[in-house]
Formats: sequence, C-alpha cells, structure tokens
Amino acid sequence: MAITATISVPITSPTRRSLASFNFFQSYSRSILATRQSTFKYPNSCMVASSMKTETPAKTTSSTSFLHQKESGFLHFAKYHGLGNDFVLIDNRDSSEPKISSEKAVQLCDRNFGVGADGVIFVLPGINGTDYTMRIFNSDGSEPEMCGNGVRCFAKFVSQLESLHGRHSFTVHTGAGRIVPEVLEDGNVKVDMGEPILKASDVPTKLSPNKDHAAVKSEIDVDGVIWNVTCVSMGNPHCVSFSRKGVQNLIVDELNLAEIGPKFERHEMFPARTNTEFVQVLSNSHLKMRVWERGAAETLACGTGACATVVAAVLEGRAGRNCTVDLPGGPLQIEWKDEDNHVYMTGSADLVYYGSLPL
Ligand SMILES: N[C@@H](CCC[C@H](N)C(=O)O)C(=O)O
Repeated sequence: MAITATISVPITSPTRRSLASFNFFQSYSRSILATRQSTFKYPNSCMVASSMKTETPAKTTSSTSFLHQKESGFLHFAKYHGLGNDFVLIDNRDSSEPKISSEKAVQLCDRNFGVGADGVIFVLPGINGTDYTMRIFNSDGSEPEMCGNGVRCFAKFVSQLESLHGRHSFTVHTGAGRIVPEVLEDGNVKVDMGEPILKASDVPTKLSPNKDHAAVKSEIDVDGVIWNVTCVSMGNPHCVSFSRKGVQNLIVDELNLAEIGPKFERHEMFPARTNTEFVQVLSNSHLKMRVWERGAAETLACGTGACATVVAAVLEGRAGRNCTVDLPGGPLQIEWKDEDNHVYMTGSADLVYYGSLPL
C-alpha cells in the first residue's frame, strides 16, 4: 500500500516517543513531503465559540495552515502530549460524529504500526451551551468519560485552530459534564475539573462504603495481596492506593505495574473497570504517583488520576488540599478547593508535530 504522509515538526525538540512516531512515518511512507518548519502558522479563525473568554485576544492574519488543509481522503491531525501522556488531536468542528471509528483509533495509537499515542481526541461542536465537545478513544478503543491531560492538549489545540493568544478560557462538554480549561500567559493550562464523585456506587465500585457513602482506605484482595484503596470518580473511575498490608507508604518505583495493573483494572469490584493510581507520600504537599490506566496500560501521566490522588490523600488524611503530584512524565499542580469543592489542575500541554494520513 502506498502511503504518503506529511509531517510538520514544531521548533521545540520532539520527545523520545515522538521520534519513534516520526520514524514510523519515515519507514512507512513512500514519500515524505514536509520536514521542519521554523515557526507556527496561526490561521484565520473560521469558528469562534460564543462564550469563549479571552484576554488580549490577538489574532494573526496569516493565510493557510497545515491544520486547515481539507483534501478529501486525508486525515489531518496534530500530535500533542501532556507530560508524556500523548494524543492524536483531530479537528472535528464541522460534525458531531467523530471522523474516525474506534477501530481506526486503535490502529493510530499502535506504537509500532501506527502513529503511536495513548488516545485519540476529537474537537466537536459544543452542546448544552458549551463552546466545544471533547470525545476521546483510549488506545484499546474504549471511550472514557474524561481525560485530564487530554483536555489540556485539547485547549492548546483549540487555541491554535482559533488563533487565540494571551490568557483565554472556554467551556467544554465531556462525558464528565462541563469542564473549563484556561490557557495561561505562560502557555500552561489550568482546568476546573469540577467536583469529585465519592459515592461508591457512582464511582462505580462494589466496595462497601465506609465514610459518607464513599469507599475510603478500603481493603481489596488483588490476587491474594490486600491493598488499601480509596475510590474517586473525576467523571471516570479511579482507585487510589497509598498502602498495602504490611506496607504503610508504597515505594512506587518498586512496583511491577504491568503485572498488578491489569488485575486492578478488571477486578470484580469495578464494574466499569478502573484506572489505578499507586502513590507515595513525599510530604504534606508533595506526592509521587504511577498510574495504570483503564484502556491504555501504564502511561507517563494521568490528569484525572492526579486529581483523584489528591482527593484520596485528603480523605485518608495523608496530605493537604494543594499538592504537587510528580508523575513519570513530570509534575502537575492540583488543588481541591474547600470553597467550591472543585478540583483544579494546572500543567503543561505541548504540540509535538502535525501529520496527515490517508483515511
Ligand atoms: N490519561 C487520562 C485519562 C484517560 C482516560 C482513562 N484511560 C479512562 O479510561 O478513564 C487523563 O489524563 O486523565
């Protein structure tokens, strides 16, 4: 099969993983049409959502951009990552149905035979009064309700599509309800992730509630080992563990996630499967976390997981409401605010490259 792919690489140096993806194109393409470009091109905006808030909303007037190419038969995408949790982003603003199927998303996410990513994210028209809708397929093709690193990447992608600069925010409809990302002056993204769901049956978990309808520091038998877990939903389900029988504070680097992660993910106590966070407390405001994601295996970071971790740490009395969470891919700042019960996540989201593939 003759495949023609184009890639535009931003001036920032690509990560180890993106180089792998770049190599994929090199080996699979009969011709590579585009190489490095030294500046981003910000196109004219074709759709700016009504409730979008911008401070100093400067719009450039440069004519075309890679992302606005519309040849039929080609899928144009941007590859982004949030702390190494990487995604293929697709501009789907002209239709409320995703441009590709979940099966195709699985192929794209394959790190050997595809682009390579933890998920595929679509920017769709807003519903219920929001500016946009975000949908996502995990790398196994399942569709989660929400993705924290993904929504930061989504925000940066929308900023590029709409040529927005300076500080600005917009509303995003997700399976977890209305989420509000705000792109900050320094390029980081702060996201109002809404309220955590603690009622055990809503997480969902079959573990018996033991504190205000929530499962907090509950015992669970995973293949003969007794772990303590607190279950939290950030729209998607999380099971957070700081300890297991005989070990009061986990040393997360010692854990074999490839072995234990799948056993949590498909444990009978989690009817919708679960994401699992393994957490080491470094101080009252500093946590170290590794994650086994539902539908995506171990990833370098998980935004909803970091939020669930801070909520669980507060519920177990292990840390305060404002924490830095160190993930294998880098840090996230998480605050569970007392005043409004919302969780706020701040972190980076970076463009890796643009690409095209035949559909
Ligand atoms: N990595 C994401 C979470 C993605 C969804 C998750 N795998 C699920 O199935 O719930 C994040 O940053 O939150």
